[in-house]
Formats: sequence, C-alpha cells, structure tokens
Amino acid sequence: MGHRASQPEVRVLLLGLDNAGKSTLLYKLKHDMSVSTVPTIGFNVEMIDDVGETIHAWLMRWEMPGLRH
Ligand SMILES: Nc1nc2c(ncn2[C@@H]2O[C@H](COP(=O)(O)OP(=O)(O)OP(=O)(O)O)[C@@H](O)[C@H]2O)c(=O)[nH]1
Ligand SMILES: [Mg+2]
Repeated sequence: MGHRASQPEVRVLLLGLDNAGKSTLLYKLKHDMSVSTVPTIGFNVEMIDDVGETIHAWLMRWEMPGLRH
C-alpha cells in the first residue's frame, strides 16, 4: 500500500494505559510535530511512510548521556 518495494511494510500495535501518550507519539511520528489530543474513542490507524530517519534521530539523541527529553 504505497510503500517502496525495498522497504517492507511493518505493522505496529501501540499499547499503553489511558493518557499514556500513545496518540501523541503516533502523530509526532506521522507529522513530526506535537499536536493537542483528546482521549481516543476506539482506536486510531495511520499509515506512516518512512519513519526511519525520525527514529534514527531519536535513538541517536537518547544514546547521548544528559540529552534525554
Ligand atoms: N509531559 C508529557 N506529556 C505528554 C507526553 N506525551 C503525551 N503527553 C500528554 O499526555 C496527555 C495524553 O496524551 P495522549 O497522546 O492523548 O494519550 P493516549 O495514550 O492516546 O490517551 P488515550 O487515547 O485516552 O488512551 C496529553 O495531554 C499529552 O499532551 C510526554 O512525552 N510528556
Ligand atoms: Mg489516544
């Protein structure tokens, strides 16, 4: 569904307690910006194309002592 042949489609199930930040993380990954959320009724499904660079940048930052957010 729209992904490049060299990049396999990966399906991720995001689980967490109420108000844990699941929707915030989902939309941060999709739009690379913080959005205001309301409690989710049911569930959200989003297609996100190529988050590799974003995740790589996060991992690089988290691996730097003292730079955690
Ligand atoms: N301080 C802080 N607040 C966060 C973070 N992530 C999300 N929040 C806040 O936590 C609240 C809940 O975030 P949501 O993303 O709606 O949480 P959710 O897990 O989707 O909640 P439900 O849909 O009700 O299960 C919001 O007010 C967010 O702004 C974070 O990393 N740090
Ligand atoms: Mg939610």
